[in-house]
Formats: sequence, structure tokens, C-alpha cells
Amino acid sequence: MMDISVNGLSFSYDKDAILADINIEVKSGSFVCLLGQSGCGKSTFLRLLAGLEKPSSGKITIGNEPLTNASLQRGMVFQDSGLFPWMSAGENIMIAIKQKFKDMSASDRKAEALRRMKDVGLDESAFNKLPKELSGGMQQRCAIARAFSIDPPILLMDEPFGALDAVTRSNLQNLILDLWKQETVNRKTIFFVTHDVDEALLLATDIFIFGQSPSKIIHSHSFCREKKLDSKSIYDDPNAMELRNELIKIIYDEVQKKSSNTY
Ligand SMILES: Nc1ncnc2c1ncn2[C@@H]1O[C@H](COP(=O)(O)OP(=O)(O)OP(=O)(O)O)[C@@H](O)[C@H]1O
Repeated sequence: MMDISVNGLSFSYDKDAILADINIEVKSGSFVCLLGQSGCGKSTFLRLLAGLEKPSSGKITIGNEPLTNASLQRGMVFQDSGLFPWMSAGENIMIAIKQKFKDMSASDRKAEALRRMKDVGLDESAFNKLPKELSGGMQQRCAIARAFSIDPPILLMDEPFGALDAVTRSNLQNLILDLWKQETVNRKTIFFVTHDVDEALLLATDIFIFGQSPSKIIHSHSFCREKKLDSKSIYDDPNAMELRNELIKIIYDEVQKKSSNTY
């Protein structure tokens, strides 16, 4: 099991304290959504989980091992897809597969890339297209296929659907949920940054809200997994709507606190 513990984690860029004493426990296979106002340090927290930054103090432990460096154990998906613009969609996925499965033949890599593309709803015609020849939604599908192709136990997603229209966004929310649920054994642990409370309600097993920086976790909520609602029923459920209002109020109050400190 790859449970994740974050203990007394603090982080500063030079003298700017960004995160202060973050403590969370996440069970392997959870879908964790991170909410909080812009600039509070959510992306920085993901970078620490990725091993791209080192904590100023405190530690992150994954399955009893301290996190020390970046690793293929943790995949990342960003808002802007992060695909190499000079490579085709297929090559972007194949290069990731090559990193992980060094001995795999070129033809097997191609077959695997095509399989991963199919899993995310991209057909063969997208394989040879450059990212700029794909829509924003298709680029994100490709980025998700690339992240899943190295099969990391932990997936870090930084506002992956933030730049998409509502319909594409909803389709991709369902896609990521389906891909995550499909793995009944060794399900991935996903950390997903979003500004959208509705998105968090739909996707998360666990929600953490970051406060203003230097940021602490100011609120957390875990769902009873069996009772999770889908996108069709969530707005008809009074408990879900009550929780939605509570979360929005917590974020709003925190933003107000910051405004009253600033002006
Ligand atoms: N490389 C860096 N050097 C110095 N400061 C940085 C660096 N990267 C981010 N910051 C600062 O750290 C703070 C937190 O940034 P971060 O991107 O983690 O916030 P966020 O919550 O993800 O914001 P948003 O929701 O707007 O993406 C911000 O004040 C930002 O300006």
C-alpha cells in the first residue's frame, strides 16, 4: 500500500513563506481534490509531492519511504497539457513509454500508445497530429493518455480542465473518473488541483482547502465512497448542496480575510 503522509510540511521561496505546517494523511487509491484561493500554494504543494521542490521543513512519506526526488512513480498533468509541441500526439506518448519501459520494442511502444489513446477516446487519426492540430480537449486527453501510459501509482493533476469549455470539461471529468475507477486493484492515488467546488464534489473522495499563504489546511472533508453521487444526481441531493454551500463559504471567508488584511 502506498499511503501518503505529509507531516509538518513548510515551504518558502527565498524569504516568502508559501506553505506552513501542512499535515495530511491520504489512503492509497484516494481521489484528493485541493481547493483554495489563487496564489495560496496548491501548485507548489503538487511540486513538493512530485519531488521537484524540497520542503523547508517537515516531510512527505509515501508507503513508509521518505520522498526525496522526482520519480516515474508520480505522473503529472498540467492545465496547458505540457505536450512537446514539435512531436506528434503519438510520439509524445511513446517517449513517455520509452522512459519507463526501456526495453520495449518500437512496434510494441506504438501499439501501447495507440491503446492508451483509445482508452481516452482518441482514435488513430490523432496519432500523427501535432498538439497544435488538436483541440484543447484532445490535447488534454493526450496528456492523460501519456500520464497513464507510465502507469504511476500517484497522479498529480494541476487544474487539468481549467481552460476547457463546460461540455468538454464535463466529458473529461467523467473520463478521469472512469479511468480511475477501472483499476480495482492498485487504484491510483490522484491529487487534483481545482478552483471549482462542483468539480471537487463530483470527483473527490477527499477534499482539502488551503488557506491564505503561508498556507495551512483550513478544512478537510472525506466522502463515504459508497454514497458518492454522479454528475446527474449531485444537484438534486440536498446534503451535497449543503456541503457545496459550506465549502464555498469557507473559501469566500478566507478570501475576505485576505482582502481585509490587504486594504
Ligand atoms: N518559482 C517561484 N519563485 C518564487 N515564487 C513563486 C514561484 N512559483 C510560485 N511562486 C509564488 O508562490 C505562491 C504560490 O504559488 P502557487 O502557484 O503554488 O499557487 P496556486 O495556489 O497554485 O495558485 P493558482 O491557483 O493561481 O494557480 C505565489 O505567491 C507565487 O507567486
